[in-house]
Amino acid sequence: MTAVEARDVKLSFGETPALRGASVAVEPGEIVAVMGPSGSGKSTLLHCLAGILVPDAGEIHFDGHRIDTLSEHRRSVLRRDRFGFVFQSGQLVPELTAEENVALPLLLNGVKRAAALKEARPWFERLDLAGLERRRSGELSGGQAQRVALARGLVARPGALFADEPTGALDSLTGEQVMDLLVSSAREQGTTVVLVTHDARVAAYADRQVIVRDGKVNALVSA
Ligand SMILES: Nc1ncnc2c1ncn2[C@@H]1O[C@H](COP(=O)(O)OP(=O)(O)OP(=O)(O)O)[C@@H](O)[C@H]1O
Repeated sequence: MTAVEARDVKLSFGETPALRGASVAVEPGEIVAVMGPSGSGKSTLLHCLAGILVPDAGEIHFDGHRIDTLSEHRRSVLRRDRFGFVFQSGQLVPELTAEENVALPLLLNGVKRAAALKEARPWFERLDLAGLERRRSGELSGGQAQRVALARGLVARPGALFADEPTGALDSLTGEQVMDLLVSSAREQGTTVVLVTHDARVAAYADRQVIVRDGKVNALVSA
């Protein structure tokens, strides 16, 4: 059984076709990089796989279940309970401390504050962020903030982590450090990862790369 799968997915924004029959199947625990030119449909595919967008045609499956036919409410519960997300930058809640940001998915899942913070704390050691627990996002470097976002994406041990250009705002060395930590943490807990990037060095961290062109996944390259 695949962990995350799109079958012949089509989606248009008004007159603009973003996906024209995109199919991709990701195995449990696999790390797949989605590459391709600007505007080819990478983010749209990621949003469909993550149950954020609903395709006009085709199917999305997670863990053996079709998810594109679920109600908006059930998809949002699925996203909250089973998925983690990391975006390009600026996605931390600025009013919260770093440790509160990491704990957020647990708090949203109903874990009590003290227990959630206790689970959040080991991530600071693991991601080389020790000592920064009480800082707010404005007091973190780009690389630190992105590692906090990564911890937040993984803290609830999601079945799948969806990352859209997670290193896009970082210099290449910092980006590689974030990727190193993303890959090792995801492997440690067996999280399936779908990662959109246009950077070949970032994609090289994945087990497999797929290329989106003109709204189709039309090339497979072994990493
Ligand atoms: N919310 C939207 N409304 C209208 N058109 C959209 C929207 N989102 C994406 N599109 C269009 O759909 C197509 C695919 O966009 P998408 O963002 O998926 O591409 P991408 O490969 O992720 O691009 P990039 O690498 O530049 O981020 C593009 O033509 C884009 O302009």
